[in-house]
Amino acid sequence: MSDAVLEVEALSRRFGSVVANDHVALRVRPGEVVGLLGHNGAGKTTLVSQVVGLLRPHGGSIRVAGVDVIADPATARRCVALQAQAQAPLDGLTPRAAIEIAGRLRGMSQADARSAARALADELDISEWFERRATPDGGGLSGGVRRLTAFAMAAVAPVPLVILDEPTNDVDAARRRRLWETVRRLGDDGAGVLLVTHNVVEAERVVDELVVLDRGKVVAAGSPSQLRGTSDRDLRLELSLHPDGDDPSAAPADVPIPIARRVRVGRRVLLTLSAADAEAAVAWATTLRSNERIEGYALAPVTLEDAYLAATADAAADSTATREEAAHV
Ligand SMILES: Nc1ncnc2c1ncn2[C@@H]1O[C@H](COP(=O)(O)OP(=O)(O)OP(=O)(O)O)[C@@H](O)[C@H]1O
Repeated sequence: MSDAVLEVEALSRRFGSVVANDHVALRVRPGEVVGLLGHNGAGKTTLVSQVVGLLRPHGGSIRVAGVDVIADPATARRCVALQAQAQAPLDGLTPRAAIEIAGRLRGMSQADARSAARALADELDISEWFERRATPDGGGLSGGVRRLTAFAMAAVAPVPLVILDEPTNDVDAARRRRLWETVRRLGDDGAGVLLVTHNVVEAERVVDELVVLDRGKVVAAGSPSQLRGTSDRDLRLELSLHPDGDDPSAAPADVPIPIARRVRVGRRVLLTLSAADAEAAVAWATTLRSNERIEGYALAPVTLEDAYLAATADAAADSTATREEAAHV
């Protein structure tokens, strides 16, 4: 029998003619942080809603800690802590009260809930607002502090599976870093974590595995290094185009170096090349800039973002034209 805390197989869900999840498979084991990445509308929240029993699948299966979610949603839900994408309703509560109540609802003693809430407030650096009440007009607590409080509510008690849907929305850079460290700690303490995010660059630091969704389908899955899929010696040349400017790399014959992968995202063009060609690449990009064909350029090691954008661009290309023309704008 599988030891996974979450096992999703062939999961399918439609909304009218929109196929929001199309035979999705993924697995989260204890101690593992799995990132679920995808553009807006890729089907991430639809998947989460089915895992927590808020939406009934049209096909496939979901098991949480071995329990069939479709047959027994109430039992399955007790094994999951969810931080939803929408802001948690905190009106009238202080962060302390909200986090303690979440712990008590999960069976913690008053004393344990209190000390766990205190420890999380310190860990996330929100102690300053710990005793401040959220007001119904959205006042009292900022959006970021509300988001961090909701995260602490999901993280306060040990559960087999923690699901975080865009936990860093509205959170400042310093506290985002703290939040990611806490996500990693939850995994290291033994929980399985499913982390839904758009933030590929930050997620790369904490996830063990990644699943990329595009238009309801899994288009890539694996560890960050498997997904990067390029040699450590590969580099990324990023060209910043002028507004409405031509893309000088659009025709391969115009590019003086071999390009392993080319992805366009709006006014950014990401070219993957060998480190051996770095000098020639910089010379070419410098000329392009001098001739005002591009606004600027940067040369850096390949990151997971390149692989993510390539995977989603590939999926777009499959349904439109050739890969060379794939462009997310
Ligand atoms: N209740 C609904 N009724 C109709 N269509 C829906 C509903 N919920 C989701 N969809 C559609 O299903 C698709 C997947 O939406 P979903 O919210 O799961 O994407 P997402 O990856 O979570 O996006 P985001 O990153 O913007 O939150 C989209 O095309 C969306 O418009």
